[in-house]
Formats: sequence, C-alpha cells, structure tokens
Amino acid sequence: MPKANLADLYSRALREAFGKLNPRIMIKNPVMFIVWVGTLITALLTLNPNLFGRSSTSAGFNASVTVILLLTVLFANFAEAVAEGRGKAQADALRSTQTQTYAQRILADGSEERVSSTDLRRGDRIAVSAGDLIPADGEVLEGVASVDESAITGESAPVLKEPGSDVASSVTGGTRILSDNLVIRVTADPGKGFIDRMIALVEGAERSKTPNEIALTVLLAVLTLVFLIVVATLPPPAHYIDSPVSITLLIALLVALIPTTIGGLLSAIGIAGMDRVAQFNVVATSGRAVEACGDISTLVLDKTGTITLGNRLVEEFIPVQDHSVAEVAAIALAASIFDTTPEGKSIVRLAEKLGATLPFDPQTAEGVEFSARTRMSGTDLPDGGEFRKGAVDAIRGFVRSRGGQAPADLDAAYEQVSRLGGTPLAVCQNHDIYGVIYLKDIIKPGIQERFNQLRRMGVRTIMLTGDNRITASVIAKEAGVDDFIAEATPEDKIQVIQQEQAAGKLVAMTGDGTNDAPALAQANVGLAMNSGTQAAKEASNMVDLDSDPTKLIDLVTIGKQLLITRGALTTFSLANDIAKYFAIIPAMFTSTGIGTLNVMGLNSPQSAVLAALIYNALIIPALIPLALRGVKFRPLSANQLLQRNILIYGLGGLIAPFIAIKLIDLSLSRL
Ligand SMILES: Nc1ncnc2c1ncn2[C@@H]1O[C@H](COP(=O)(O)OP(=O)(O)OP(=O)(O)O)[C@@H](O)[C@H]1O
Ligand SMILES: [K+]
Ligand SMILES: [Mg+2]
Repeated sequence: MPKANLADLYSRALREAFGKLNPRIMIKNPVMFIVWVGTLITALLTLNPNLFGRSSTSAGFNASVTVILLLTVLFANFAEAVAEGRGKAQADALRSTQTQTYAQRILADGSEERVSSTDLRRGDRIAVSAGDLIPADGEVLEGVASVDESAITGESAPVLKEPGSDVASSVTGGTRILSDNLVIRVTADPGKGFIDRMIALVEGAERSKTPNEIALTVLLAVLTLVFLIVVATLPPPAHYIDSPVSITLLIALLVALIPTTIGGLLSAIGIAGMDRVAQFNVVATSGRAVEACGDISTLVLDKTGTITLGNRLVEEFIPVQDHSVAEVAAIALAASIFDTTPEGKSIVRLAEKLGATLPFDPQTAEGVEFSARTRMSGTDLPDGGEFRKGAVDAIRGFVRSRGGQAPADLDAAYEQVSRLGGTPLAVCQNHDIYGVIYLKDIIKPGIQERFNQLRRMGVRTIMLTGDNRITASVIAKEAGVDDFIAEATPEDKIQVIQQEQAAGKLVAMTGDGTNDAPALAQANVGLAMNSGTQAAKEASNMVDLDSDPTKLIDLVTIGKQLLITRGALTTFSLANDIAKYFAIIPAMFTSTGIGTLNVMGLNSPQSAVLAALIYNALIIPALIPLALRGVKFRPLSANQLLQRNILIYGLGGLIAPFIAIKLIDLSLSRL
C-alpha cells in the first residue's frame, strides 16, 4: 500500500486537532467532552472570577487552568488525528490512481467500442493492451500479460496474468498492464471496485466503534459520571468547615480524576491497530475484524501453500506392476495436457523431457478440470477413452467404477511418496493404473517457530488438507501443528469451523479462493488472498494484498497487541488518578488544617493543582507513540500477560505521577 509523508501527516493532524473541538464531534468522547465543558467554564471564570459567587481563586489562576485544560483536549484530538492521518494520506494516494479512463468494450458481434470507464457494468467484456490502466476489476478471459500492481500493493515487480487459474486470473481496476493484451470480464460496477472499497476503509468512512471499544467507552463514561457526582457533592461539607471552594478547583479535581488519559487515546489505539494491519499490506474491512484477530483461539490453515511452499512440482514418475517409467510419463502427459494448475504444467514439462508424446490429437479431446471435490483431473477422448490423475483413493475409486482393480504394489508406491511428505497422484487410463506421480512440496522455513509462538499464546492450530492421511501426518508432525484433518473436502472446512465455534472458540482461517468463500464467511476472521476469486474476497473480512497466507499469524499478534495496549493504558490511566487525588485534595482545604495532609510536600496549593493538571495533559502526547506502536508484545498466555501488565502499567501508573507532579511543582516554584 502506498506510504504517507510524515511532515504532512503532523501538520494536517495539528489543524484537525482544532477542527475536532466542534462539540458535535467532541460529544462522541464523553470523557473529553466533560473536559471541554470544564474549559469553557474556567474561561468564563477567568473573565469574572466571582461569576458563580465568592471564589478563592484569582483570574490569573483560572486562566492558567483554562489553558492547560484546552491543551488537554487538543492533545487528545491530536492523538486521534495522527492515527487517522496515515489512512487519509493512503486514501489520497489511492484516489490519484483513479483518473478518468477509457475502455474498449467488446460487443456481442465481436466489434469494439470506446466507452468511459464509468459506463462499464459487471459482465461487460473489455480489451486492454500494453500501457493501459485496467479500467475496472475483472477476470481474465483471454491472453497472457504482465501487470504492474504497485498502485495497490506498493510492490513494483510485475505480476503475470492469465486465464484459468484462480491465482493469476483476477485483475484490479487502477493497475497498469505493462505488456501484451488481455480480454477481461468486468466483475464490479463503477465505484464498487477494490480500490474504491480500500479508499473507504483506510479513510475510516467505514470505521465504526468495535463492541470492545463501545464497552470501554461506556465504562469510562460511567466512571466520569461517578466522579462528577462525587465532586459535585463536595461543596456543602467544605462550606460547613468554612472554606469557600472555587468552581475552578472543583473542575480541576474532576478533570484530574476522570480517565482522560485512556479517554484521549482510546480511538487512536483502535485506528493504529487497523493501520498496523494496513502496513502489513492487509486490508481489514473493520476495526472489529482486527480485534477479533486478538481473541482467536483456533487457527485453521490449509497445507499446500500455507504451511508448505506450495509450488508442488513433479519429482518423479513411479511405475507399478509391470509398467515402465516411460509409460507412466505418457499417461501422465495425456491426463495433464489440459491441466492449467502449476502441478499439471510441471507434469507436462517433465513428461515431455522424458520423451513422452500424446497418443491422440488434442483438438478432438476434452479436458476434465480438477476440482477439490473429485480430487482428480484428466482428459476424455471422443472414442470413450479416459485418462485421469488424482489423489490415490480417488483414482482407485475411479478404476473400480470402470470395472478395474488397483495393482497390489500401488500402496507401496503411495506410501513411499507420502512418507516423504510429498503428494502422490495415481495415473490411469480407463481401468488401468500405471503408476504414481510424486509431487514434491517443502515446508516453509521458520514455520515451526511460528506455531510454537501461537501455542504459547494459547492458539490451537489445525491443518486442513485435501491430501492423504500419511502425507498430512508427516507434514503436520514436521511443521508442529496441533491437529490435522486429511482428505478434507471444502464442506469439511466449514464443518471444522462450526465445531470449534460451537465449543466457544473464535476461529480464523485463510483461503486461496477456490471453494473457500463459504468457510471464509463462516470463520470469525477470514483472510482472503488478493490473488483469489472475487467471491472469496467478498466473503472475508480481510484481504492480503501480497497473498501470503502465513500473515494470519502476524494478524493474530497484531490483534492481541491491540487488546493488550488498550488494557495496559486503561490500567495506567486509572492508577494515575490516585496520585492526582492526593495532589489536589489538600489544596482544596488549605485554610482548614486538612492542608497539612499535603503528603507530597508540594510547594503551594495552587501549584499542586497546576502540576497535577499539567501532568494530566502532558501524559497524553507522551503516550501517543506507545498508543500508535502498541505495547511490547511477547507471546505469552492471556493470564501471564495480564499479570505482567498489571505489574508494569498498574504499578508504574501509581508511581509515575507522584514523581512527575513533584518535579513539575518544583519547576513551577522556580518560575
Ligand atoms: N491438478 C490436479 N490434478 C489432479 N489431482 C490433483 C491436482 N491437484 C491436486 N490434486 C489432488 O487432489 C487433492 C486435493 O487437492 P486440494 O487442492 O483440495 O488439496 P491440497 O492442495 O492437497 O491441500 P490443501 O487443501 O492444503 O491446499 C490433492 O491432495 C491431490 O491429491
Ligand atoms: K484524568
Ligand atoms: Mg489446494
């Protein structure tokens, strides 16, 4: 995703901090709204200190309080504006790719007409050639071309686009075709394309408060109300002991006690979480999705391409019974000539290298496409001849249905490949099995360590694969997943997710798009690959622009970090109040002797109040970097994390303000 300029970011945020003083915006944050109202009242008291009756504070003191309170509100607004800024800058960069473009629409009779890209509709066929901006999201129907997708991915390496495979056939409006020509079927109406949706997302148009955020906002509002009542009931007894309490001091006490730190940083924390996800080149459809990542307890991953590298290439042809390698190569070639998957293409390459030739004219034959349900692919001849390759049990079933029988040594070949963690494909012509194709796959380096981290965080990993039991168990053991399900159909994926959810778990899964859309929709967090189908992208709540399924692991970390950051700063904010309370309360009763309770040994009652308020204001910008970056995260269980945070942020929150207020008080006395 395009990156933002830092200087622009801050100057824009500064301007917006003032814009956000609008009461209609302020009211959405009850804590800071109270501070804002307090600021206005102390401003009036600056003009006339005795506006609400005889007061013990001077206009000068009231003015100082007003300035500090105004800064407190501005700091909080600034925090939110900085957090929002990166998204806005990204939106601008994305919007700049959306220049008015023209498209060559292909009519029913095959002729072409030039139309504005805004006139394109879902289902239209268009022709694009080298140099053109692709005018809309679509699916490649014909041609092979390289495309520059840097407008969305920020990655300048060209990507190859061609029809057939899920991975390469989807194109995004706003990207540029670098070479050759494509015929594309439009899959999104104008204004509803992927870049349009990304703009809306990063700009925050669709950012609504998450349930967690709402709950915390309510809690903070209730606390504020409680303190408001407490402070409002202070004057009568104070009056009784004959110490006229000034409204300014009451407001100062209220502001010090209400949770302004977390109230000021809360939305910045949430926005920053979404932003961290965006920096990972993942588009989240909502803040809720990012948070859900932090609560995930089960991770469902597929094997090929997620746990393994996934570019499964043929390693060897293994004949069975009295067949030869050359025969297996010939049958494998015949069964793969229409197979556009990387596996199929690699089989054709190796067979041709071994000198195999097609025993039929491909013009007259018909391809049988691979599907995850049949777990086979192949070729049909007009004379009824059938070539197939696929999962061993699927081919065994196929030859049986044609009256054949699997050779006795098939199992040995199948196990030999599976025990190496490879994928065995049996090949047959009609009811004869000729041998096994060994597709080699390699476990991604470092994946074990990532699963270990997840385990320490209390996340269970389940590997789901269409591959056989032995291969699955070999890979599962080597990669260190907690559980695996072999020979899984797309329906099984949904079922596993539902089972986990029924047991009260939140489930995340990734999908490459083939038949994954329903499972992605069922999961609490569905991460679709940008290279996947439109359906998969629409069903999920996150899309990875780099199409790297292991990113789900990073997302879980980001989500957890978001929740922990919010918890840590809430703890810190509430712990702070105790120190501020001890700084201000004695000042309110100086003339009565309670002032001798000045536990912090502060200089004067007024400087004590100002010091507490200055600390209260400054702590917000001081914590902006932490709110944006997130607290340091270690893969620990929820319980260990809680203990750690209470220790650091609870204890730190108790001690820090005593020291800071004392220091501020000392420097105020020097002035
Ligand atoms: N192009 C193909 N032609 C024939 N059979 C195939 C082809 N690709 C895969 N298979 C067989 O079908 C099985 C299921 O494929 P599927 O894509 O559902 O799962 P997978 O790729 O093995 O694993 P995963 O679900 O982890 O991606 C494979 O294990 C393999 O035996
Ligand atoms: K406060
Ligand atoms: Mg697969």
